[in-house]
Amino acid sequence: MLNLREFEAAARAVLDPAHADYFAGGAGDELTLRANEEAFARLRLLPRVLRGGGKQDLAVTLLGSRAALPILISPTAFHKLAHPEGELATARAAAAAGAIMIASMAATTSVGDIAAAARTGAPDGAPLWFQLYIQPDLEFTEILVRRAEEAGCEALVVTVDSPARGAHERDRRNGFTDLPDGLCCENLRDPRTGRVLPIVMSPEITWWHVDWLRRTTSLPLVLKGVLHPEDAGIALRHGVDGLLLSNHGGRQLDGVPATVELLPEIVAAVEGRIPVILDGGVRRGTDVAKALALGAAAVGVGRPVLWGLAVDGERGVGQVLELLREELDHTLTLLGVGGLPGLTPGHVRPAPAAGAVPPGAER
Ligand SMILES: Cc1cc2nc3c(=O)[nH]c(=O)nc-3n(C[C@H](O)[C@H](O)[C@H](O)COP(=O)(O)O)c2cc1C
Ligand SMILES: CCCCCCC(=O)C(=O)O
Repeated sequence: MLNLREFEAAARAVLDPAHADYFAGGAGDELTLRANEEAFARLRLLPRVLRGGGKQDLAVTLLGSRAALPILISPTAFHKLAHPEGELATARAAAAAGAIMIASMAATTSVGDIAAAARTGAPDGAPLWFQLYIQPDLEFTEILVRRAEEAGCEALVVTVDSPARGAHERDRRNGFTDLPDGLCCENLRDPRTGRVLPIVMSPEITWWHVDWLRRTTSLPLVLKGVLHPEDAGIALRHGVDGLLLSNHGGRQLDGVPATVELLPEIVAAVEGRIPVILDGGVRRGTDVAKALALGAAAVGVGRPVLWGLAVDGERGVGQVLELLREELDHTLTLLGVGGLPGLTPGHVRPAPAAGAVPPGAER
């Protein structure tokens, strides 16, 4: 495979069509889903020349977690729909690549088992973060937090864009409402009863719950799904340690802007006090470079990891990460940048609007 697009096509060819649609789909008319990729395509890169440089160091430290590359695995549900080894294969590949994996609360493998697999991928330890939907049952939410802590997760990623589930018409059309027999969200097993609970996406969750979580754990808290710059400011006042700027890959409110369009405003709102990670539509090393140039500390990828997993399990995920790493390295060299800190907003320009005539070329 030469690029992530080829993985996307190959994944669709091997997946059950309803599962391929679950992975691919967005909410409503999928405007935001498409916008994420289109917005990257509308940005141009502007290289500098004759700057020297050498081998690129792509390592980053995010909230104390050391990673070999500024590309995280964003949390996605149900990896066992893509491959029988599911999240275990993803975790081994992430660890081998030195990438931070954010395990989904809706994983088909428990966070403890995912952490153990990550250790086999990198015996010195591989950074694992845990994604959480705050449940109205706070006692159960605390059980989830303790499980993540005991597994050795180094940060909690709290998804706040889901006061209700997005409307996924592809799933309704396909009648995809439940996991196949034998699969479940292992993290949702309730030790009080032994039952697996459903995930509740509740409109009653507020900033009070973020404060409660802040008091409940000493792990760094990253809010995922803040889109409004004023909410970024509020997050700072509530002691949040980082933001994952995300529109859930276009799967929640359709019609919201592409994440890379919002990035400059969100970066300005946090004034360098906390890192901003971006996900949504990252498909090329050039996309990673654009986001980093505009102030992101790192990016996340969701669907591409599922494509790699579907195509070839652990090896496929490893290849997806390696393609992005190689492309980013090559992009930095061609940009005349000697390392990640050398990327600046000056390396990015908006593409001219369709049909626009360059200044001075009017007749
Ligand atoms: C199939 C699928 C499942 C997802 N599951 C979760 C989840 O469990 N929790 C969460 O916070 N985000 C979830 N997301 C959103 C991703 O974390 C991420 O924001 C999005 O996929 C990024 O866009 P990309 O797929 O274009 O890279 C999911 C996305 C997809 C495609
Ligand atoms: C009822 C289970 C919901 C899992 C959430 C997965 C998710 O966020 C997605 O976008 O799909």
